[in-house]
Amino acid sequence: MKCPRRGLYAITQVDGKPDAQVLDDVEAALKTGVVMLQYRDKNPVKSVALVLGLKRLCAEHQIPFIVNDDVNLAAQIDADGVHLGQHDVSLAHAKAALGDDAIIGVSCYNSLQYALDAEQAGASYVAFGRFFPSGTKPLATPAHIETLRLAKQQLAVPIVAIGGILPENGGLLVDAGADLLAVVGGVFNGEPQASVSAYLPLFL
Ligand SMILES: Cc1ncc(COP(=O)(O)OP(=O)(O)O)c(N)n1
Ligand SMILES: Cc1ncsc1CCOP(=O)(O)O
Ligand SMILES: [Mg+2]
Repeated sequence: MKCPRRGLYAITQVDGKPDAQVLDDVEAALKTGVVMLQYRDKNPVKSVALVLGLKRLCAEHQIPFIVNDDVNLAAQIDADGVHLGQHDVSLAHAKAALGDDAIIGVSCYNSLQYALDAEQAGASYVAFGRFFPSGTKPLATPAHIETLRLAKQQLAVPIVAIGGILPENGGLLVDAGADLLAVVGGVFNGEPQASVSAYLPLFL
């Protein structure tokens, strides 16, 4: 599956929630207009039933299903791709494990050079952020909107922005060059269907 060029990239909020609630919330988000989903779960013990349920929902909505951090899990369940951060395996390793068609996203924080290197190495998308304070990841590295502007001029791959993004502040990032907005709390802290609806005008 190809990486979408534009839209809302939802990331799961799993902590302490029953699998059924995560699945219901994700289903509500997907049917409203998410273009890609990432399974992000920092608990080392993963629910395979949940992961397979999320994969099935993505297949039903014909959107890519991306696994955060864990290339082995992504390979095991035949996910569409993986998202790699600074502390995860290399892009070359992920490509070898998942194949050339896999979507591989790379965190670049506030570094244009990371993004140029990742694109050169075959990344499917690059992600910058956090742009605004994030309750999900309070210690995330801050990034500047100017980095997005420079990235837009110098990169061909889709550019993702992440971190504290709400319908009210996301427009600034889209105007600066973000193609995809990656969101956890803004979608899943409240009622996902209404929340997703509020982001959609940013991509018109
Ligand atoms: C789309 C997207 N962008 C950035 C991140 C952050 O990845 P990373 O820096 O590896 O941090 P963790 O998410 O693993 O805590 C992401 N997951 N997705
Ligand atoms: C994983 C991650 N990396 C930088 S900020 C962040 C969390 C994004 O979540 P939220 O949309 O709730 O700020
Ligand atoms: Mg990571």
